[in-house]
Amino acid sequence: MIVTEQQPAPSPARDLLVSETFGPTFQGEGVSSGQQALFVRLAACNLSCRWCDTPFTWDWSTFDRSAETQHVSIIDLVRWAAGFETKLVVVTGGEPLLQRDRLTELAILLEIAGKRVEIETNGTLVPGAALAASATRFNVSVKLAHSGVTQERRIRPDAIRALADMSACNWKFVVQQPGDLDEIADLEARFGLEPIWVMPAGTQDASTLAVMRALADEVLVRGWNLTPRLHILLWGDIRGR
Ligand SMILES: Nc1nc2[nH]cc(C(=O)O)c2c(=O)[nH]1
Ligand code: SF4
Ligand SMILES: [Mg+2]
Repeated sequence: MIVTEQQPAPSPARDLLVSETFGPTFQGEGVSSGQQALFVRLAACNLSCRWCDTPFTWDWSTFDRSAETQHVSIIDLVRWAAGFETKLVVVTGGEPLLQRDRLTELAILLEIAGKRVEIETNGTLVPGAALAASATRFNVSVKLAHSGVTQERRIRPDAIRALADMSACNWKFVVQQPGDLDEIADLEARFGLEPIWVMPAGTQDASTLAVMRALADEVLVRGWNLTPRLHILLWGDIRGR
């Protein structure tokens, strides 16, 4: 573990603002899909995608913040994960990097406890040196125009470049229709993104399968990868899977 002056030593008593913890389940998306995983879903997000499937992590006009969130100490999260044989811990949100320093402490302590850590992020925030130096993998889901979020908010060149510099980083785009793929190609050319995963939008098994079928051939031609949302195919749009 590298502890720099900018990054204080882990203080496990400190809290993260958590939406939910669940698992073991399967990582449903991207490069590790199908692998057994535990999930820590952190609260709060800096975007507001119109099709967000986890608005209970951030949309306090619809959801009750005090009922939907809890402060959980880093050590309690590590103890919870250590209680399972499952090796992979996925930290998602919301946007986990809004709690960057404490997230860094959590990731480092989970790795010391023998876990592998993946962070699902929207690619708008820079991870920081200590997190970049850890073994954590970043599944970065930069949002496209159909999210309804302005380009200024969803495309942050400084954050994308910082993430693209890291080897343990992959790019996972939520796609609604084949016409969205050109937008990904533009980002690929501009920032040198690699590897790219295309994932269907949707929270129903039939609709995600239909989108994947419509995308598959063009994703192959472009040299990218395709991922289902395995948990949606298995269990539908329920929380905690
Ligand atoms: N099984 C399962 N896999 C997932 N991969 C990413 C998820 C997310 O909500 O970010 C997720 C999720 O919510 N469930
Ligand atoms: S970035 Fe993710 S959590 Fe945030 S609003 Fe968009 S889909 Fe929801
Ligand atoms: Mg989800």
